[in-house]
Amino acid sequence: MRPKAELHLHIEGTLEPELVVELARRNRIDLPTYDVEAIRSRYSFTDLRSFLDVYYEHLAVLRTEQDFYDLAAAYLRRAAGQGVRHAEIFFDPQAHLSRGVTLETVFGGLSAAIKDSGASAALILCCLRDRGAEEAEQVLRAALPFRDHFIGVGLDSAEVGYPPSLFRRVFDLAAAEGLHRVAHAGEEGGPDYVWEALDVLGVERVDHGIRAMEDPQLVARLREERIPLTVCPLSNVRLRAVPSLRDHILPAMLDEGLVVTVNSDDPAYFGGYVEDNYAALRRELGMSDEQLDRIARNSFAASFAYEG
Ligand SMILES: Nc1ncnc2[nH]cnc12
Ligand SMILES: [Zn+2]
Repeated sequence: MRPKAELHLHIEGTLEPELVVELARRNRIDLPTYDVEAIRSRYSFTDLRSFLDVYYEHLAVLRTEQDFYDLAAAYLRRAAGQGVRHAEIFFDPQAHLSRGVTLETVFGGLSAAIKDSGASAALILCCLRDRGAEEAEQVLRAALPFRDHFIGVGLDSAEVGYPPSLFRRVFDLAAAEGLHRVAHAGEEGGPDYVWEALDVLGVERVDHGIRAMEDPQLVARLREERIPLTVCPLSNVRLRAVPSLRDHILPAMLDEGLVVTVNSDDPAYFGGYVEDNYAALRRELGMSDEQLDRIARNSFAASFAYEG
């Protein structure tokens, strides 16, 4: 299996149904069902929003430092089995703070799991764009005492209607703190969102970015500046950003000379971890070893913190 880095992975999106049930029992939290197959049967999504509703609902089971530890430890074990040599891991602090879970709990559990695993991994704090810029800035300021626990700031959650430019101040603050900057853009939003992420937020990587392909000038900019795109093929199919894997624009992105990487996004929900995404590209799109090797090399080149 080819060694790779994973650069677009929401730790909350690795919460497998089995762990939902285990943590619900441990924390005495009521679930509509404790049957893992019944939980999995809900994973049929029509768009990003329909997925996020289930994703946020399941977070209710994450309460203690041990819960966050177990979540991250399980991901890091699985990732190692998928050839991941380095991971840059998103987490959504607002989704926990709003439930009364503290930053100490979240950072404590995630950071301890990374340390104990011995894996090369780092955290990226994501702001929930649909909660607005003011709350995003508050959470970043609240996280600054934990500055040693994370390497960057990202932007996720419902995209359309929440353009990157709303978050200029948050990203200026991140830059002043020496944090890396990334943002989801061009997943459901158009190329204008990708332009704003570059021009207004100063992002160093674009998460998803598939709709950038609709704008040749933007493609030229991404190519010339060698801005990596963290593409998530199985996610795009499950959230109906593309009709099927066979229709995915990823091979055309590579042909355009873009720095494309392949990632799993929310693997517990989308039917596969990162190597499963590589395997699906080979199977469904007939991508060659040479193309997949290039993508894997890109993943290390695009990482912020790989010490190979
Ligand atoms: N694919 C995705 N897009 C936006 N926000 C997310 N949060 C978790 N997964 C996401
Ligand atoms: Zn994502």
